[in-house]
Amino acid sequence: MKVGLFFGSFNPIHVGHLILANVAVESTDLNKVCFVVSPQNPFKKRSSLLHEFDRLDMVRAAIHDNPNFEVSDIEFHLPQPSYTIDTLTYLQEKYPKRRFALLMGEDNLAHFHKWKNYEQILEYYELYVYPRPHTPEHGFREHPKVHYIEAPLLDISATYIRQCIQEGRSIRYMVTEPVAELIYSRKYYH
Ligand SMILES: Nc1ncnc2c1ncn2[C@@H]1O[C@H](COP(=O)(O)OP(=O)(O)OP(=O)(O)O)[C@@H](O)[C@H]1O
Ligand SMILES: O=C(O)c1ccc[n+]([C@@H]2O[C@H](COP(=O)([O-])O)[C@@H](O)[C@H]2O)c1
Repeated sequence: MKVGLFFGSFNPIHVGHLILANVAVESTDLNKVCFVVSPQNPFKKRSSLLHEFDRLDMVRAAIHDNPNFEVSDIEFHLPQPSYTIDTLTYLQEKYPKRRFALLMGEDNLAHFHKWKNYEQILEYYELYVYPRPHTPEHGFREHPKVHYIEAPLLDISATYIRQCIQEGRSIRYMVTEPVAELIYSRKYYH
């Protein structure tokens, strides 16, 4: 069993995340994708993030009907901000027989050299990377541990969705219906 760990803020989870995870399961040797909700990305301002419990609820709602997807709140119980190497180390010690890999959009790869102990991540884990529009140049494209997923570019982001909500524009089809229901009933991002 090889599990793709898909770390993210998911503020909110959108169809870009879901398509990426689905293509990854269907076109690579990953058997499952685990969405790991990060309370606090070390590079993001806390004030722009919805509470992690609410982001977790939206991820649960988005993935409930896909048996290949699961969600983890493990980083809620680890020190913050959420450094990926620390979570990986914790998970590998807890599940020594499981094989883990990382799943990410290419924009994250462009800043990967600034992540805590990124060389150690590359030494022990493979990275499955989904191409993303507007990604700056970076030096990881040819790295032997980096595998590109061939799939259509999806020009959608959580930032854009939050903007639409604030401006009263529709987010239909950008998030799944259960996620939209949570956003409107709980007045997230309004
Ligand atoms: N449209 C997309 N194409 C490829 N990868 C994506 C896309 N949207 C998100 N990702 C990837 O999903 C992971 C989680 O991203 P994140 O939750 O920050 O979403 P985001 O849309 O980039 O959010 P924000 O706009 O708030 O920064 C990251 O690895 C990111 O690269
Ligand atoms: O470990 C690090 O140094 C590090 C630096 C930047 C981002 N990350 C993680 O990368 C993930 C992607 O974040 P985001 O906000 O783009 O969804 C999230 O889980 C962050 O905690 C991790």
